[in-house]
Amino acid sequence: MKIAMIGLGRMGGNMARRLMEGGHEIVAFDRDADAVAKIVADGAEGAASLDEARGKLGSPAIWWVMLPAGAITEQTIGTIADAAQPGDIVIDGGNSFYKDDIRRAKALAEKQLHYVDVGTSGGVWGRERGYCMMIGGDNETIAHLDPIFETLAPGTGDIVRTPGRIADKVDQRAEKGYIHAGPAGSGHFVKMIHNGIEYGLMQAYAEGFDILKTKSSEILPEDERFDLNLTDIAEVWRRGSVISSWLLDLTAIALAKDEKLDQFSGHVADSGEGQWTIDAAMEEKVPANVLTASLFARYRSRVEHTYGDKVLSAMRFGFGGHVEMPQ
Ligand SMILES: O=C(CO)[C@H](O)[C@H](O)COP(=O)(O)O
Repeated sequence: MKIAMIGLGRMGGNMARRLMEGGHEIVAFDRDADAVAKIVADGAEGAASLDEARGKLGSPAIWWVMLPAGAITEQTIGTIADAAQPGDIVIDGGNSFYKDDIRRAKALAEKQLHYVDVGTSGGVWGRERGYCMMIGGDNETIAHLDPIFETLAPGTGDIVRTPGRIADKVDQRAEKGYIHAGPAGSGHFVKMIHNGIEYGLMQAYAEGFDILKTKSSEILPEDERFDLNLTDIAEVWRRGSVISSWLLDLTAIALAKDEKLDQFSGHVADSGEGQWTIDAAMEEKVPANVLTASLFARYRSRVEHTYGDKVLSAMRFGFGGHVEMPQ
């Protein structure tokens, strides 16, 4: 299929390249002309404007917007809506707030445009490993886009079928790494909760490693102090333990490089999903003790830094290439 990739940053650039490797054609647009030139060298067609991009696409055109959530995404989708033709499909693959999707889907439907929201997980590793996708939109449009999702997704790989799932009775797409969650907004809603959980898991590892590290502290009686090797502890937990996970793998990588994590200030940023998850919990009156505490721990990290904050930053750098603001 032919797809316009709008936004060629850490996510969009890699996704476009994975799509090309999977046999799709890419029309690439970014405000950064160098980013466009680089992907053109890799086989994409470049476009200097969204109007020019439309001229290089078939019908219906497929527009995949891969930009930071907020004003830039909003403005770009508005410009695409002006350049698009009836029947075109606009996909927001970033981390947008799901209520914005619901609003945009209605506004675009008035122009006979289809809107699809794709919560995309996989970070900077996705080009190689594939992207887990949580998709919202109408059935017909999602079915039309299936070859794109199939190429971006990790595929079944060597993960064995979950006991209890019966092959011909379940939606096979989930086992390939993508789901059609429901109508517009539902994809980003599921991704938002994924990120809320991510905060909680990360905080649990961060606090655990901080307690391990501080076991050598002089505030403890001398015969109760242990000088523990955190790098080896992370490593051993990766192998057969109950708490093995990709976030632990990323922690182990960071510790193996520098156990002191001097690269990180301990200031931990957030992109909004954690807060939105708590907002949803409040609206639904669902207790979310751990997720709330982990969000507040990030806020606290901006006024005083612990070693645990550095562990969080190390994981964010590992999965998303996020570089923290220096203090
Ligand atoms: O979606 C992601 C990972 O799943 C992104 O890397 C996101 O930026 C992580 O959230 P935050 O920036 O708030 O830590």
